[in-house]
Amino acid sequence: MKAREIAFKVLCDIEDNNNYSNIAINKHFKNLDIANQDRGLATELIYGVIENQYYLDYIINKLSKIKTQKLSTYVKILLRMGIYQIAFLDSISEYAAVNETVNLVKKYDKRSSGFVNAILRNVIRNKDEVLDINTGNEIMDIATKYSYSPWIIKDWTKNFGKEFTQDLLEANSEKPNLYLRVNTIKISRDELINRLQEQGIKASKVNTIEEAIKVENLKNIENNELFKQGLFTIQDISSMVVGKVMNPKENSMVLDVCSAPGGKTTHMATLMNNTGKVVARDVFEHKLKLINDTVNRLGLANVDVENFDASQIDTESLDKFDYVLTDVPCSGLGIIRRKPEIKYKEKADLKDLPKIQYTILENASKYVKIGGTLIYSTCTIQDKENIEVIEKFINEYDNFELVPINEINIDLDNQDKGYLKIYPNIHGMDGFFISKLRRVR
Ligand SMILES: C[S@@+](CC[C@H](N)C(=O)[O-])C[C@H]1O[C@@H](n2cnc3c(N)ncnc32)[C@H](O)[C@@H]1O
Repeated sequence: MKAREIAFKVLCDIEDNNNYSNIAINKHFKNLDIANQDRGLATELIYGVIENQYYLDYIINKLSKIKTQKLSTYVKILLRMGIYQIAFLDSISEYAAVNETVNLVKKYDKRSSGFVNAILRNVIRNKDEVLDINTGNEIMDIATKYSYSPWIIKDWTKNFGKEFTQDLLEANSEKPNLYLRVNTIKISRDELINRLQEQGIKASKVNTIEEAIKVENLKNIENNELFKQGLFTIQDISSMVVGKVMNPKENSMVLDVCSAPGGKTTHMATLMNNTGKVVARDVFEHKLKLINDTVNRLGLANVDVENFDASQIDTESLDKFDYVLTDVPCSGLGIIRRKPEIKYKEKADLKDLPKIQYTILENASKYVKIGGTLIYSTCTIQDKENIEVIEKFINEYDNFELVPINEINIDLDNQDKGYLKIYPNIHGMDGFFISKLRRVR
């Protein structure tokens, strides 16, 4: 199978099954024996089409009598792929873009080949006019250009202002850096950098976090010997900041109520130097394997993995833990660079989140010992899911106080107040919110 056909299959899987792109790519690419060049083009097509889906559909709807909602998945995906190549990929000739796409239509939906051919040729004939955006509405123009659900553009413009939103949209269109977290139980950062460089991988230190390494050309990670030996995990800097802010002492009791796939759990267990105990819970049984796999690969002996719903109270855990982490389910609007499909979430899908987040935080707070630390974090930049949840909690529970964050210098405006607001356009990291509280009585 060639690059375009692989991309087509992955995109159909994402469209029909609502899968995340990274999960679908891993699934389809796992046992695929293809040249690196084909792998590269397939990946480019998959991410390119997902990142520009609203815009590509806008063009299809300009040219087609049958609107995208009514088109079959096959035809819709192939049209998106064809137009994407014409509009964005200079390295591919327009002729190849049309012919290769039409060949795939002939294979998968023969009777639509004339229709797809006509639309793609129309794009080429009237390129400037067809690719131009003019919806007659400023918000819709921006939503189409950057491919977002319009409510997000409206919401950000209202909350952050036009200029900030523009910067954020540009930052979200950039390719994110790849970071590793060194397993300091097994190896030092300097030594791991040397070992990576011996493999021809570009690796450099990150100043903000002493166990972080930026890598540039690390491919096929799961088969990498150093990965298999448990010398590192993949984690973004913002996510590592959570562990640093928590800063758990050796031999303490830690509870992570929403822990899968285990990035922060294993970071905290490592910071504790394999002592004490981290109880790692998640509501989804099937996700516990992900945590266990990483714990075992890293050689951690201080993690207990449990299946538990954090929206329920666990009477056995009351007042038991020195540190509790609530890394709650959220809209994910801070990690669009990594999961572009988040741009298409509907407002209605997210409306119950603050309530769920508050319940999880409220329950988790009951497990903290007097003097213990409670961290609330999300990978979103929406105030409703972040500071507003914390403000409500502080108003309700006077036995908790926000604690100045001294472990790191990232958001000097707010860290004295006990929280960090991290944005891709300001800090060059995933968008996160991290708040630190202490139980005072
Ligand atoms: C943001 S992710 C956690 C990421 C994780 N802390 C890490 O660093 O790898 C949120 C997690 O909460 C879990 N979750 C959602 N609802 C939950 C609930 N009611 N109780 C416990 N876990 C829940 C999800 O399965 C998901 O794995």
